[in-house]
Amino acid sequence: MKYDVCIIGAGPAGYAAAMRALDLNKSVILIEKDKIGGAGLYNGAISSKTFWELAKDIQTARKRLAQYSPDQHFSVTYQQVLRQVREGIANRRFHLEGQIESLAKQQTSRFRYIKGSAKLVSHNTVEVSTGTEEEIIEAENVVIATGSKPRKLPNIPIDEKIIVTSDGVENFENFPKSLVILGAGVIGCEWATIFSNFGYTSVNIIDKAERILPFEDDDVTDVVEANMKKQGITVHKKSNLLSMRIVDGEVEYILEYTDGRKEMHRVEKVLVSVGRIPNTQNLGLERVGVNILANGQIENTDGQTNIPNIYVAGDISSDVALVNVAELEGRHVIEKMFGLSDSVITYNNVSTIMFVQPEVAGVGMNEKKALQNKMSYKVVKIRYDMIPRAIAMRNNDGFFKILVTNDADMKIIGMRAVGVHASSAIQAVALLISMDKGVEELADMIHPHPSIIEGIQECIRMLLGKSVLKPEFFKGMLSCKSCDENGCVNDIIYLR
Ligand SMILES: Cc1cc2nc3c(=O)[nH]c(=O)nc-3n(C[C@H](O)[C@H](O)[C@H](O)COP(=O)(O)OP(=O)(O)OC[C@H]3O[C@@H](n4cnc5c(N)ncnc54)[C@H](O)[C@@H]3O)c2cc1C
Ligand SMILES: NC(=O)c1ccc[n+]([C@@H]2O[C@H](COP(=O)([O-])OP(=O)(O)OC[C@H]3O[C@@H](n4cnc5c(N)ncnc54)[C@H](O)[C@@H]3O)[C@@H](O)[C@H]2O)c1
Repeated sequence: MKYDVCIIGAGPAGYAAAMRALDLNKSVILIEKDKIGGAGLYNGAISSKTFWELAKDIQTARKRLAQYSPDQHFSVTYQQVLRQVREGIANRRFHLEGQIESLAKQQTSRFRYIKGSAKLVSHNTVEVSTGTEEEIIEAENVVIATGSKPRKLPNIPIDEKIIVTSDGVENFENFPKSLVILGAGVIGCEWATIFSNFGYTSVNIIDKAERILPFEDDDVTDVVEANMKKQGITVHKKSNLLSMRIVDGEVEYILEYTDGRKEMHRVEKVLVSVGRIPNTQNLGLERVGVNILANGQIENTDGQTNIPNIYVAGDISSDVALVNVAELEGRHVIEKMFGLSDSVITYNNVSTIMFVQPEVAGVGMNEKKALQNKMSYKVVKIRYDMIPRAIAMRNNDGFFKILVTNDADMKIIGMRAVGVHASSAIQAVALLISMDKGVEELADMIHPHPSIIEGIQECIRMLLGKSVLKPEFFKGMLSCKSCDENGCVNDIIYLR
């Protein structure tokens, strides 16, 4: 049988693509070499977020206990944490695998799942190896959704036991007493937060860049870094790792500082988180003539490769590596393939959350990006101290920042939320960006009180010159500014 579409990889991108193709009554074969769910579930999004939630619970419980019963203490082991992480994953795994099993039973002629490793042999044929057998699959179209893997550095002996990547964190037997994290991007900062919140590990984080989370705005990273320091995490920026080796079951490394000073350190474990690279190896891409770019990514236009019936989706296809984007791309390439969509995916309203402390949520552009693009914009900001709900929660560490076009329309171009409930707060703004709307819609809505989202409303009202509290009287807490194409900033003053 010749399938309408063969999908290689059953992570978020491949799984979503398969389901969308079935919605359209197409015949589908889905091939996965390891586990259904990919990094969306294992050693990735859901597993790390379960760790993050558990660590946050432990930290909060300890704080409350210290407040009300300072003589009581409790402890937790890494194995207990791992058990809970695996229980959480098992639930989601049950949904994803259960659905595949049911579909395979119900629609034997239209859907097939194979556990095996796939590679292209021609534009329309894929070879699947299950380890014991090889099978040739024929398909009109192919979607490559093989995801990404941790980038490794040549001088670092990663063994996934003592020196690990995010794939090996679950191999630790106990909480390490000391952990060095190489790379202060999203993965590094999230794991630094997790291990320090559990409270058993002394965490150091090293990056060659000048700032942690180097792609984010400085006011955002200032809050995150200040919290890291409060938590006892040591941050080494602009640091050069000269060498790293395993000695007697521990790790010795030499750091060179900006002033030329060199220091040798010894730690129990190391996590290397210096980015991810696309899984393009052993896919037969060169043989069938799919173009690969110098950065290792597959050349594609809106998901379609230079071979018209071969598509890509998810981490393999672009440098935006997120579950929501992978699913979006998976569905999009199917709709495009079968003529349901002639629009191109836009990434300007993709929402993200960084699970650090406090959580950081974003949608659209930040100021760094707007300045890089030489845009003129207005930017309005409110600190959590000014939001009644944050005051009630006694958790006023953070802010909202909204960027709009510097014209009468004031179209929203981006937002950053740093603090409790940040992730839920950005949704309204994400919707306005996707609808290409200005800010007025949000100004006159009636929000429940007290709620964090009232802070966003107050920002919008500041832009319209009708806020309850005026920025000119709360310097450092509220601000409303305009910024021209050259980065020149001026306060906007309404009340004179
Ligand atoms: C530690 C960590 C935390 C993360 N946290 C978040 C988060 O909080 N939020 C978020 O949005 N994103 C997060 N991400 C990113 C997210 O996990 C990825 O963007 C997403 O999983 C990409 O989906 P994908 O389907 O493209 O690839 P993957 O999830 O990598 O899936 C690809 C699948 O293809 C299979 N495969 C590979 N080669 C073959 C082959 N030859 N034959 C058959 N099968 C093959 C693989 O086994 C895998 O199952 C995180 C990632 C990591 C590593
Ligand atoms: N919450 C989320 O949405 C979430 C969570 C985790 C991962 N992710 C996705 O996974 C992707 C990969 O994450 P990541 O943290 O590995 O990559 P990243 O690109 O975010 O960060 C890599 C960091 O490593 C540093 N670095 C690179 N080479 C180095 C070297 N030789 N020495 C020291 N530092 C070095 C960089 O300066 C950078 O700060 C992210 O881009 C993101 O899309 C998302």
